[in-house]
Amino acid sequence: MFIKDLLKDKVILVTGGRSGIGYQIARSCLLYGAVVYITSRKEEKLKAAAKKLKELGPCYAIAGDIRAVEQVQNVAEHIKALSGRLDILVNNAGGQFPAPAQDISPNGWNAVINNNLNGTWYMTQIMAKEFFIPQQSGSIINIIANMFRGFPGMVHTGAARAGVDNITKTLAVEWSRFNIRINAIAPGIIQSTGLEQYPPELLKDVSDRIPLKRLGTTKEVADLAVFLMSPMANFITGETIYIDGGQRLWGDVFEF
Ligand SMILES: CCCCCCCCC/C=C/C(=O)SCCNC(=O)CCNC(=O)[C@H](O)C(C)(C)COP(=O)(O)OP(=O)(O)OC[C@H]1O[C@@H](n2cnc3c(N)ncnc32)[C@H](O)[C@@H]1OP(=O)(O)O
Ligand SMILES: NC(=O)C1=CN([C@@H]2O[C@H](COP(=O)(O)OP(=O)(O)OC[C@H]3O[C@@H](n4cnc5c(N)ncnc54)[C@H](OP(=O)(O)O)[C@@H]3O)[C@@H](O)[C@H]2O)C=CC1
Repeated sequence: MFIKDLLKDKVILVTGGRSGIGYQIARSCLLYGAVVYITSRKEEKLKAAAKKLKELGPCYAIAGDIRAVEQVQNVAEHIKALSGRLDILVNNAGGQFPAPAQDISPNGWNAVINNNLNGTWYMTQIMAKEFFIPQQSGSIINIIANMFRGFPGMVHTGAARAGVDNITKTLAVEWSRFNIRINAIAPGIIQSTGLEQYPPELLKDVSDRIPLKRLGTTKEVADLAVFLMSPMANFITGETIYIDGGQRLWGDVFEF
């Protein structure tokens, strides 16, 4: 799709890189010549993913929970020791559960805000302080979600992702002085491992309610991520790109 050496020798960290969209982004980065680090909580599964990805190029697994500051710091230390630099951070780790707003417990709310807003923030600030600001260069891509018309059925993640959307705009301005670009990708419904978390009845006939009449693929999201991190997007910052087959604009997707 793109030229072979597009990301040659770039050092890239993909959070949640052991599965689904994150795995595909890691895979694409390797195919375009990058050195890739993946991180996630479940160490065995993470190591297994890295072993498979290593067939394509240099890939390292560092286990950690993005919600724990000291574990994020540990990821940074490992990258520093092994590569000495980081060029690109993909904040992909995240997730939530469907629930009517009135039923979400304080713990449930906090779990989702911690995962998607706080975890992304810790990762972003620590990697910027450890690498991007001293290097005076860096690129950050936040994978959020389609919350263009709110997120009925998942109010907690809608709020968290809107927070990350706003962080994206703010840092694009504040950190432009450090030559850091930051953008977000807002996927609609993507055929990936993440969908296994949802009861099939919630996803029944969902394609009919998307203008392009299908779900997206992890490859389509990865291609967009590669574009945004590449020099082709050097003048793009503070932007959120929706990749949703038009779902944000039309159709009642969620029963609630
Ligand atoms: C309508 C739209 C359709 C739409 C269908 C299509 C939508 C597609 C768009 C999006 C797709 C994706 O994002 S796909 C990606 C999906 N991937 C993931 O979600 C993986 C990561 N997710 C997670 O790790 C978890 O879901 C998450 C809750 C965030 C973090 O888990 P934790 O281990 O921290 O949480 P726990 O300690 O287990 O629980 C903390 C609290 O959360 C509550 N909790 C946890 N899971 C719960 C659940 N399934 N239902 C109720 N409550 C739950 C618990 O009861 C606890 O509250 P108390 O009981 O009060 O203590
Ligand atoms: N698939 C879809 O339709 C959509 C997905 N998204 C978002 O895209 C991203 C990827 O989703 P997808 O690949 O589908 O789902 P997956 O569930 O396959 O991926 C989520 C990944 O994030 C990791 N992760 C979750 N929480 C943490 C944490 N606290 N610390 C570190 N790693 C964590 C998981 O690994 P581990 O369990 O080992 O920690 C896993 O690898 C998520 O943020 C998701 O919410 C957004 C819109 C639509």
